[in-house]
Amino acid sequence: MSAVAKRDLRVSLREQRASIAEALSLIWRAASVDVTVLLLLTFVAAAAPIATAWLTKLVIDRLTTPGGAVAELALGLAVTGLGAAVLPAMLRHLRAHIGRAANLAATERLFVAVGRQVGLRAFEDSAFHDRLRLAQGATGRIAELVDGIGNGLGGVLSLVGFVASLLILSPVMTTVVLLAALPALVAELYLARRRASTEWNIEKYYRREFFYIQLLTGVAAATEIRLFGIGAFLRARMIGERLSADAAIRRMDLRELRTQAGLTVLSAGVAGVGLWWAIAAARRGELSIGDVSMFLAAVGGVQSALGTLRSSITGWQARLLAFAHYIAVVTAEPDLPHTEQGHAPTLRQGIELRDVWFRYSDDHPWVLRGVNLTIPHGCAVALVGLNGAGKSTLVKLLCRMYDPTRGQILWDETDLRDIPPAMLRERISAVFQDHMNYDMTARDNIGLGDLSARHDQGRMEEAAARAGLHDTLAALPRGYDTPLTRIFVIGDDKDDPATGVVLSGGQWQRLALARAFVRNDRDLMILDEPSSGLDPEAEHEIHTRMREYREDRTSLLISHRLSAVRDADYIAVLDDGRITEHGSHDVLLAAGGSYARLFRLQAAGYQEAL
Ligand SMILES: Nc1ncnc2c1ncn2[C@@H]1O[C@H](COP(=O)(O)OP(=O)(O)OP(=O)(O)O)[C@@H](O)[C@H]1O
Repeated sequence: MSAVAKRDLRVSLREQRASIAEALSLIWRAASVDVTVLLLLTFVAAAAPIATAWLTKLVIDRLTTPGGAVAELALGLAVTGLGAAVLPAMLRHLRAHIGRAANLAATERLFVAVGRQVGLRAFEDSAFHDRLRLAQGATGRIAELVDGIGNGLGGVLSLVGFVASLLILSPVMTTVVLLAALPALVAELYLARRRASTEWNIEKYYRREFFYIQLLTGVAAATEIRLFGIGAFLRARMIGERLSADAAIRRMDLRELRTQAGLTVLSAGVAGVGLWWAIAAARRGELSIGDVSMFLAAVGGVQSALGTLRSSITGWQARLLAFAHYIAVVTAEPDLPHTEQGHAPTLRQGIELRDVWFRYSDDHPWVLRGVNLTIPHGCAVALVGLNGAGKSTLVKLLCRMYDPTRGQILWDETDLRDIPPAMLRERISAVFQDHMNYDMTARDNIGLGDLSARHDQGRMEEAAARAGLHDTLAALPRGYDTPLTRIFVIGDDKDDPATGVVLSGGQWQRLALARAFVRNDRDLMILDEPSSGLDPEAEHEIHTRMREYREDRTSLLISHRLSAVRDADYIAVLDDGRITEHGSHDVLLAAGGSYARLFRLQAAGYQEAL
């Protein structure tokens, strides 16, 4: 199992240290100048209250001494007061800015890492999705990490200043105040871990809630939800997921509330004892009134600095535990071992599946069981078989979305595993059974097949014409630049949302074909049910065009319409993961096997209708 799929929340000390180092270096790389300014201002901001406390003590002492001059002290107080008033806002602004810069850098890195998962396995793994959402959450909360650093540093500086001041007045009280903070620190660290663990455990509820939200708000399921009247049912499930998450959070909040209430009582007790001691000492003449004021300011300052420090450390710990998910994603091994060296040679002989066995995981049944199949260079091979026979799975293996569990696939003489996946895919064009309909312009929908063609109107039109869609696209309000969506408007059309149009199912299918055709110089064309949504006339027209297109090219065609595959050079029948029949259409018909039976069944259906 890849590191990214690890379901274990335990984060070792080493991982925590790695989290800290990674977070700090990320923040530094994103905004080094701002971080330097932030550190300087934090130092000044932390010194301001200590200076205020000392200046106040001196003012009081001089006021109680006949003839004491206080003018310059008052000026000093005005300056520190001004600093204390202005600096927090400046610090907030700087931290927010640094947080945004670091967030952007982290988000980019995260998505680069997601792209490094070259196959599909990670995307079918629920632990990967949980971790990914937590990682996204962690990048969104980098600003809080920056806040934590700023606050924590400020806390340390004012703690040092106030502890030094308090030590001058009473070493015993200093020890008591510091010791009283210890249980609070331990308790909060424990709570931070519990919170991180709760967040991990409830992630599954949020992910399911998000799924129901998308169902309830998206256009894809809207028709069925209304017709079947299942809106309330799905809504109840969505609310159920949220309630489960809320219940876990509430238990956590209550635990924190109890602990924090106890800690507040402890702090108040220590402050009360300190006050009692200071007043008694002043009565005995051991402390001046200025000393008492300084003492009170120092006790308050130490407690508040410790509180800030505690919450910064625990906040940091919680954020770092979440950040560990980010690190797990960005450092995860790719789901398929692969090389970045080498290239995919131009196909000369063909592609051969040699005793290929495949199952989606050890817990799943075998989908392919010893498949031997050759797609010779320049030939059109068709693959047919019943639902669930394994045809689309075989296509995914050819594109190296997965590796065979056993056996090998050879591109000429080279094992697919020895070819960099991106280079292999550069040589393939495909229409997938579950092709995408992108909520973008028509130009984008075709151009995503080959980005270099996006601004080459000639290539766009040629691909669309081959898919029988050029006239439709040319007649759209903005031609090829018309957004094929009414969900949102892309590009410059923000003020003119009326230009978005919605295509029909068959038109989308033609668009997917055009996207495949625009990659016209590839070595292998895969067509997995490319015409299932087309009307009979369109299907006939498209198949004629595809036949022309396939001429002398290497192609693999999958279709349940056997009339569409009859003139392939070679037809293979896949049944329960095995090739059970193969040969030309005439050979297979003459053999009288399952291909012949299915072909005659389909033909009879049409005959009966006549
Ligand atoms: N991602 C997956 N994880 C687990 N099992 C899968 C996955 N995709 C497909 N399967 C299973 O693999 C088997 C073959 O599916 P596949 O989609 O390859 O069949 P097919 O021949 O293309 O079927 P159809 O004609 O219905 O498109 C099915 O039993 C299916 O449930």
